[in-house]
Amino acid sequence: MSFMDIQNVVFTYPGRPPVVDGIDWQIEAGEIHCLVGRSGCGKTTLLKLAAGLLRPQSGRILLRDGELVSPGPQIGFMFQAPVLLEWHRVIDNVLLPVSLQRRPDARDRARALALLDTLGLAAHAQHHPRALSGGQQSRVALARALILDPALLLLDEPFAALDAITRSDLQDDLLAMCRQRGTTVLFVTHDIAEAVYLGDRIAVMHGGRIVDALQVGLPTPRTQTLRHGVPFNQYCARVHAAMDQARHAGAQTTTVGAA
Ligand SMILES: Nc1ncnc2c1ncn2[C@@H]1O[C@H](COP(=O)(O)OP(=O)(O)OP(=O)(O)O)[C@@H](O)[C@H]1O
Repeated sequence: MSFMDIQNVVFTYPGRPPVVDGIDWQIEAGEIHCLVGRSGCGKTTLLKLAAGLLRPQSGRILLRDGELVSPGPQIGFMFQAPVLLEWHRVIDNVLLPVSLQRRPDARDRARALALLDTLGLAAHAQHHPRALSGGQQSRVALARALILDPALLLLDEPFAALDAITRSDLQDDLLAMCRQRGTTVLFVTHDIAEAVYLGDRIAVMHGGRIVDALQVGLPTPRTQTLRHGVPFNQYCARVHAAMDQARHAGAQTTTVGAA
């Protein structure tokens, strides 16, 4: 059984046509899947469905135990803006998911510090978020998403607001931490190169449907030099072409093809 099994899911906001229009998708444990598509095609809505924050009108989303997905400590989130609590120190922001359940103890604090250390932020643990750069704040948000060691991490364009160099550093941090922990990831992005760099598999979404899918056969662990190679650019061109084709075809295709 797959880690996550999305079965023929349809979701409609009131008074609108379906925003997610019959999606089937499976994610195996420990894989990183990227969802790419133009603005408004339904990516965030699908991510919220995968988190159990929205319920589909039809179809269902199962986790590996066969249970319907629901929000809980097994799922971590990270959004486009880091959304840190300004009045809390960095370490307390990282510990927030623990604090929502119980009072953090010494082990929790040690864990939070270890995460901050891995992300190069140990020296900032006692600072407030306003003293940190945008990239550092995003790292705090990543540490917070990982503090409960979630089996599934859902990320909605978490690095979109960062400059290119900081973004590529954070992509490497994310890959290293998720590979080490075996975290399964669903990552939403507009950025095709980001999807190719991070993804084991990419789903191209258009008009509420998955119109193409490809397996990314680049070597792991990924290194930034891959970006200059021919295979990397071929994958990017393939995703570009799928997005263009969907736009021109008006998303008539519902078939999911594998590379
Ligand atoms: N709460 C809501 N109520 C009504 N319509 C909504 C709501 N949230 C999103 N929509 C609509 O659903 C469609 C898909 O939105 P969604 O946020 O899932 O797209 P997206 O692909 O993530 O877009 P972006 O890349 O711009 O974030 C859009 O047309 C949007 O206007």
